[in-house]
Amino acid sequence: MFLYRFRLKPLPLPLPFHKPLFVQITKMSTTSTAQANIRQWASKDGEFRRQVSSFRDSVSRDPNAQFAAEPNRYHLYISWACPWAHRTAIVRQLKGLDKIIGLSVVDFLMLDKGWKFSTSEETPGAIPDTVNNAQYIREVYFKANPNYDARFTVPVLWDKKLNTIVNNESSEIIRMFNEEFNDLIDNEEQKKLNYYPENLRGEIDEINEWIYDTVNNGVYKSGFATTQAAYERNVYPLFESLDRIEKILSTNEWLVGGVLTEADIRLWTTIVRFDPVYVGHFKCNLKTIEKDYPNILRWARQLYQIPGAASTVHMDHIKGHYYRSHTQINPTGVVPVSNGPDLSKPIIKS
Ligand SMILES: N[C@@H](CCC(=O)N[C@@H](CS)C(=O)NCC(=O)O)C(=O)O
Repeated sequence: MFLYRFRLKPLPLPLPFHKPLFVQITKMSTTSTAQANIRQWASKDGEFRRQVSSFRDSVSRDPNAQFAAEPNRYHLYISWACPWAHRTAIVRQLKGLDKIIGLSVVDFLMLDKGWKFSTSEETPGAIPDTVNNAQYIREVYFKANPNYDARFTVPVLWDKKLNTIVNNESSEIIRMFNEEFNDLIDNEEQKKLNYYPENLRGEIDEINEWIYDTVNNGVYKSGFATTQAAYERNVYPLFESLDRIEKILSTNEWLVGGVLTEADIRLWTTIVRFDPVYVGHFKCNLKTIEKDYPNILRWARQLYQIPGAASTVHMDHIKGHYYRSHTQINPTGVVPVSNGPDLSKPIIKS
């Protein structure tokens, strides 16, 4: 099937690639590259490689900036299931930005057309798209760039004024939320919260790097591997890193500088999913958080029990997504019963 769509010729410069130079009309298949491969995770060699995010602009506290921080100008699209989107949801919540940045939450089921919007009656916890009235997240991407031909991922930060995507990279969205909206936050405590303090930036960047590669993405590289070699290449380094983190947390309350930073937040969304999903579904089963990592467990409870954090954990979406969307890994769609360790339990310091 074919349809006619405005096809934008991108600038020769890589960024920001969504700003068109001129417009031409072309005939194109409804099955674009991204669409055809939407549920194929591993490359031909059996390795999963995460794509680089495309929209990389930034909201700024400078009132004259293209994307100036303004109340109710920006809208965040997330999935409660996704660990990357979860980072943005928790920082939005802890900084009190829920009052000035709107939220849409996709259905946890991600099938051939990608992330879909549902009503809260259809799927409790889902929040439809009242900004663009999209049925699928792909429509939001095409509205920002009709020529978009990459994966339709969450999170997405949308600008209601310029009608475009500002950014779809979680690590950058959380930095914007951390700093750029501070002038609009009334609550003094929340305004002061700083998860990327200047004096700890070097240490945070360093720990983020190996945790991203071997843990946050390590679980995916293990779970989406389609060869034994690719799986083993990734699963051992994952547990080496968890052992290293356990050691750090045996003498430190938080990962860096004795305070809660973005390094903790970025790791935490993976740890919350570890026992209930990654141990079984992604075959990351050398150890579990509950039985083998008492300090990581204590730390996970510590963050969960910060007011506002627990409201961002939706285990029905998390388990429902992985076990029912990845049908090549779990063809029956049966969802295991355990939610992992109870993070609301009192903290035991070992
Ligand atoms: N680098 C991105 C990754 C986001 C990402 O991969 N999100 C996944 C959900 S966990 C997604 O939307 N995948 C849909 C797809 O790849 O088609 C970020 O950190 O924001």
